[in-house]
Amino acid sequence: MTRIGNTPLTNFTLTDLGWSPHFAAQCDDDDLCHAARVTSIARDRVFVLTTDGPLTVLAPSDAQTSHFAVGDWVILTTDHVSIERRLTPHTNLERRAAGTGVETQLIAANVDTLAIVSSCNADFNEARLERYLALALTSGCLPLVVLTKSDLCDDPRDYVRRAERLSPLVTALALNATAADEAELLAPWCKDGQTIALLGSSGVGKSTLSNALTASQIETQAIREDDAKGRHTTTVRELFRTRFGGWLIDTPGMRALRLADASEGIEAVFGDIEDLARNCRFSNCAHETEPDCAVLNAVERGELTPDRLDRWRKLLREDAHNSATLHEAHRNDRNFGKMVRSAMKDKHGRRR
Ligand SMILES: Nc1nc2c(ncn2[C@@H]2O[C@H](COP(=O)(O)OP(=O)(O)OP(=O)(O)O)[C@@H](O)[C@H]2O)c(=O)[nH]1
Ligand SMILES: [Zn+2]
Repeated sequence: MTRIGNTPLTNFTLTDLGWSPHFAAQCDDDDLCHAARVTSIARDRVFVLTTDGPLTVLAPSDAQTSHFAVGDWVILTTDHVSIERRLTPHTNLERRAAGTGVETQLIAANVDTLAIVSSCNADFNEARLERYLALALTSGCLPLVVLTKSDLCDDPRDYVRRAERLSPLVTALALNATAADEAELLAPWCKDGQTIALLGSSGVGKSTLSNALTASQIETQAIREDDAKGRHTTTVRELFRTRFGGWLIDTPGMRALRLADASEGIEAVFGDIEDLARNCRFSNCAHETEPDCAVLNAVERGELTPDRLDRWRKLLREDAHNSATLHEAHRNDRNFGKMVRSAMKDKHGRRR
């Protein structure tokens, strides 16, 4: 029997697969038996899961497989040979592709929670976390910071505090990913048709977490290759069934994340500075040398660190540069305010 994780691929309902009224609203009743969720993408084929099990299908003749993302919902042709159309995702994780072009690269679609994975060691980097947080918030995903290797560190709570200080929207957890019971702290975010994606640098423990949550050792080895140093490394994105009834997307380690069109996310992550800026004397204050600048005053009073101000400026500059060439790019249909409210609610609801 084909399996994803430790779950036999039979008897999934559309709801098990993550279907929701958002997708139903884009379909006729006739479409329902042709709906499928994308689990993996190859150069010339797309792997999907239907209520009847897994299938390998082709992209439509006028599209490439790169137009689809892992986690996407699609409608198949009636013969189930190829994809007829992509349903508009409810969240869309994308980044600016490497190089100087304006293209964006799809990372994953229909992700409810973006687990930003870092470690309680030198990998922990505020600027990088803020960048990933801006991506999560711009994409409409709930951000969760997962700090692995807590067992190798004297004071993991200090890392949690530093992560949560970055934004009131952040929930952070420190854990030892190699201990199954600790990895299971992520269970609330990957049950009942929910989808979580793991994003972070190479070696932070994404695959370790993924294995613990899906028990999919065999599947994982199949998509791994040895790198030059003989380590195993994840090379493709794939959607796995978790042991808790939801879905998990493991992604290859990211070296650099270039944001695109992320001003909403940056604004949300740096809400403290945006709030201060509203009290500057000049509405177009650049917070450089202006008199009565509320931002510079906060730095002077020690309420805002100069480092955080610099990081905010740098991200804004980068986003302005990237977005100038992207202004015609398609903006996904997201309800930003609703996501921010649900992030706060989720955070307060789960805090123990
Ligand atoms: N002690 C300890 N070791 C960990 C922890 N998390 C991961 N490791 C170890 O760190 C190494 C890298 O973990 P992986 O899960 O392969 O990292 P990854 O993020 O999937 O890396 P890529 O696939 O390259 O993106 C492995 O040897 C893990 O056993 C942890 O919380 N504690
Ligand atoms: Zn100012």
